[in-house]
Amino acid sequence: MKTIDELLSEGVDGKRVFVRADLNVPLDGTAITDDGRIRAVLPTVKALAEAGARVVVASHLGRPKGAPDPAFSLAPAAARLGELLGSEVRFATDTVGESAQSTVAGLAPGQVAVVENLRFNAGETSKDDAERGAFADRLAALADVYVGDGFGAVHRKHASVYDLPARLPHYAGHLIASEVAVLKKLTEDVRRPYVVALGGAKVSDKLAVIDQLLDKADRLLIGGGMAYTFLKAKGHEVGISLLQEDQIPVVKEYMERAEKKGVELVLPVDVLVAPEFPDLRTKAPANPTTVAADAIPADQEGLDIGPETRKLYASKLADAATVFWNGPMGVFEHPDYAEGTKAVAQALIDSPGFTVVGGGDSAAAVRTLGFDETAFGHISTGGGASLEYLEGKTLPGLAALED
Ligand SMILES: Nc1ncnc2c1ncn2[C@@H]1O[C@H](COP(=O)(O)OP(=O)(O)O)[C@@H](O)[C@H]1O
Ligand SMILES: O=C(OP(=O)(O)O)[C@H](O)COP(=O)(O)O
Repeated sequence: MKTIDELLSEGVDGKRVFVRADLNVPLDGTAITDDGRIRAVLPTVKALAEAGARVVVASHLGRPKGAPDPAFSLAPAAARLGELLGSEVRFATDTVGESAQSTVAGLAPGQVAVVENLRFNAGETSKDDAERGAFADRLAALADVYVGDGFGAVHRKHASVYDLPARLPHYAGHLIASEVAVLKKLTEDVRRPYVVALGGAKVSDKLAVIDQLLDKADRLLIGGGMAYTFLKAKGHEVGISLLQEDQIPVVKEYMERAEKKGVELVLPVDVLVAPEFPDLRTKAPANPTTVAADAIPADQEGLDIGPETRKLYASKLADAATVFWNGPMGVFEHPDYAEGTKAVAQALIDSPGFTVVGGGDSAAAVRTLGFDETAFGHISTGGGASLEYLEGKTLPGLAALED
């Protein structure tokens, strides 16, 4: 994989360099609640700008449906990037159209522009190779060189991640290079016990990785929205909790396989429930009830792990030599449901082993809940990406940078 260092030594002065970043930051309206992913791409953007490149930064944000949607505009991220760089960042109000073309054409060497959300274009995420390719052609017309630095999206076979680098000279940015260096060590030299904690809301994506993790980890702790599919598979009522009904047979098979292989698959013993999802804007008191994991009322939703589970998970992490954690244990954005995530974060800090936290929201959670980032071995900007890397999968966005 050629890296940005090689590109810089070849020289970029005056070249249009397309940086595929992951600026998928959590927002409260238009306010960024954690800018970690923007900070993470700064070394690459700064190095290119200082070397005189015309830098075109592109990213997705959220999951809009292939058409413009103001709620998912990258404008706040572009503004924040400008603040962090301490220089003007221009913003194109479309991704490959008139605004993007004129913004890029107007860039002087050393200037930076951000184009609007890649996913406002159906071609970005299309499963159809030709449709993705046509969009990649339009992106390629904006640049001379491609730098892949959106580690959080390298597991997506999307136009800007997979098809575009095939059309331009391509290099890995500083973030991708450093993420891969850390995660590679975890696949080559895992000290045991190796404990993986999984939670969050992207349940269908992340259930799939358990298949491989059963061959790699010694213990799997399940929390967050993922837990309820397991509880349901055990025959328990889960009320109106997040549920991946079609995955119940798969999850049953995971539980059987874990038992046979001697992998500890640990589920919540108690959870916090409420009749409705909390208001994350007002943070009005949610008044949750603690119930046993096999006694969730039919009209209630599980929104965090309970106090007994917090203790149980801390004990399962206490002797870990390696920990990988992706996915908050509850709806940590609301103070009434943050205790599970706090307890797991603290247990990682207290564990004697090498600890990795992965994922946009997980990384945001440890920072916004007040933990010291340096207390963890590594905080990865990618959740799904790092999990799939640890599974041993070929990631489209890394493979595309290799040849
Ligand atoms: N029990 C739950 N029900 C619904 N959402 C949940 C639950 N537990 C956690 N979440 C949500 O999961 C989200 C993060 O999930 P995900 O995107 O998978 O994590 P990451 O970005 O770290 O990979 C958070 O916004 C959090 O509110
Ligand atoms: O937030 C992300 O992934 P993560 O939640 O697994 O860390 C990335 O920006 C990828 O986003 P996607 O899962 O909508 O493709």
